[in-house]
Amino acid sequence: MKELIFIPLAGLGHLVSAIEFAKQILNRDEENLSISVLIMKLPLDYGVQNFIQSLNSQPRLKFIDISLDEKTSSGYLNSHETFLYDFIDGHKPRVREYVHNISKTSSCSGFILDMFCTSMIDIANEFNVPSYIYFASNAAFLGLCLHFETLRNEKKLDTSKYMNSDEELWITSFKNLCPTKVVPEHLLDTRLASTMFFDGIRRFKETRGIIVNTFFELESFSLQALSDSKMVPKIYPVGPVVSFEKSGHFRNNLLETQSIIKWLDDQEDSSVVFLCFGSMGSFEAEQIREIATALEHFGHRFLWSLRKSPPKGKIDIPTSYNNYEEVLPEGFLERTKGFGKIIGWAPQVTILSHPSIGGFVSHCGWNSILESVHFGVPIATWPLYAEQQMNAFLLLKELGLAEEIKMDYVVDFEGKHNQVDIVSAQEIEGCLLRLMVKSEENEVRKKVKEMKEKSRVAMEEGGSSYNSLGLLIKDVITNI
Ligand SMILES: O=c1ccn([C@@H]2O[C@H](COP(=O)(O)OP(=O)(O)O[C@H]3O[C@H](CO)[C@@H](O)[C@H](O)[C@H]3O)[C@@H](O)[C@H]2O)c(=O)[nH]1
Repeated sequence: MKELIFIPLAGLGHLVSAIEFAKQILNRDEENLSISVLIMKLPLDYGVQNFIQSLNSQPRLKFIDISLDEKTSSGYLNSHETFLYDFIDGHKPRVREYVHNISKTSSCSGFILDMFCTSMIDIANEFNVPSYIYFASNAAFLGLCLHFETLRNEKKLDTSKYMNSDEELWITSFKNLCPTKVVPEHLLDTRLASTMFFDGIRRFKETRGIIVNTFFELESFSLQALSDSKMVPKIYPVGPVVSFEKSGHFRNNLLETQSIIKWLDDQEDSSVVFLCFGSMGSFEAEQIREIATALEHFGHRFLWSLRKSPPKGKIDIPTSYNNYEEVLPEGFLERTKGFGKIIGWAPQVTILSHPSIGGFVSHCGWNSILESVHFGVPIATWPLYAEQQMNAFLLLKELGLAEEIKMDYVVDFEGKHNQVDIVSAQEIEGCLLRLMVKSEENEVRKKVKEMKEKSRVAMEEGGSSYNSLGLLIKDVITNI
């Protein structure tokens, strides 16, 4: 038995998906491989500490905590803008030590690295084992990263000229021209963190393969463009890799979850709109009031995961409200109690899989999108940070799988902008009306249903992602 080493980033959207993928490999290969997942706990909670604590090693799937002590980790966070890369690099001695130790009894068959962890390729090289990237986002975004890597590193273009511009770019992983407005800011600015990000992307080309959490039927255009480009190693679309083991339970206590399910059980099929903005999403009071006004006026059933923003300018995770009334319009809870429910952290997969859910207002994190498509729930886009604006563009303009609340909304984590967009109650309600139309005339709903079926077929024996995973395992094994 050979050991495959996973090095994920311990942010929720990355870690849960990587671990699920590790399980999928082991389900398919019962003879040759075991997996060790090396965990580097981030100093911020990011909603994952409970999840990490709930992980139990099994004979073929081990979780190895290689975290630095809290003081050292927090030191990285407080230091400067490149903290993430320094933090990851700071774990290199521990990875080296681990691989060295296992080499005494077994051998290592390769590294599967998060997109941010490419500096670990150095360690893989020291032990003469191959590296693969596990890309937790989509193929279109992969294409965008590679495009900008070429612009910046080869063509020496100053991409900061695209910041706040109305230009549209031709990028091969998109059918339409891509507005620079949906390109994440950290891909455009020329700060050190951005340079380091692209140094990491450049190293993708040194790997044996890039595993992408998508499926051919969803992103055939982008996947085809990537494989035509010959710029990258082999691409393995293996998705949707999503934990369907009701992943939300790790943050919710059972009673809360039961009460949510009970409430959903009492609603009609496809009648509830669910609002949830990922592990880091939250809004300021003014925006919350607009959402509340829209929901009240809309008058349909809603389930809203509402969490409190960290203090302005501070990068931290949203927390729970002790009392929702401190932020909602006066009397809102009373007036909407017959048709609405407000919760904190949501058991999202449980909720999306419930037949009463008819629409999902989402921040467009890629896992949320895959979960929603998998359960056939149409999305209303409200991207906040990371690559979510681009994901919204992909859903709205490239795939026709969503309705638009916003596409290029920018959240201001660092307090840099003087003014942050406020989306009005009218705009929100207008989109909800389109989203919740149930009839067959709703093109988006129809398309999402079709994609739901394709997403299932892709993972079944003989399906596109099933086959792709088979090829990957063969590559890993034959390379041993
Ligand atoms: O109240 C909540 C909020 C989130 N989740 C789960 O947490 C995960 C969130 O993942 P995702 O939707 O991808 O959002 P982020 O946590 O924001 O993910 C980060 O990682 C993703 C994958 O790279 C990117 O697409 C995102 O932009 C980036 O922010 C999903 O599985 C959700 O089901 C819950 O269960 N309950």
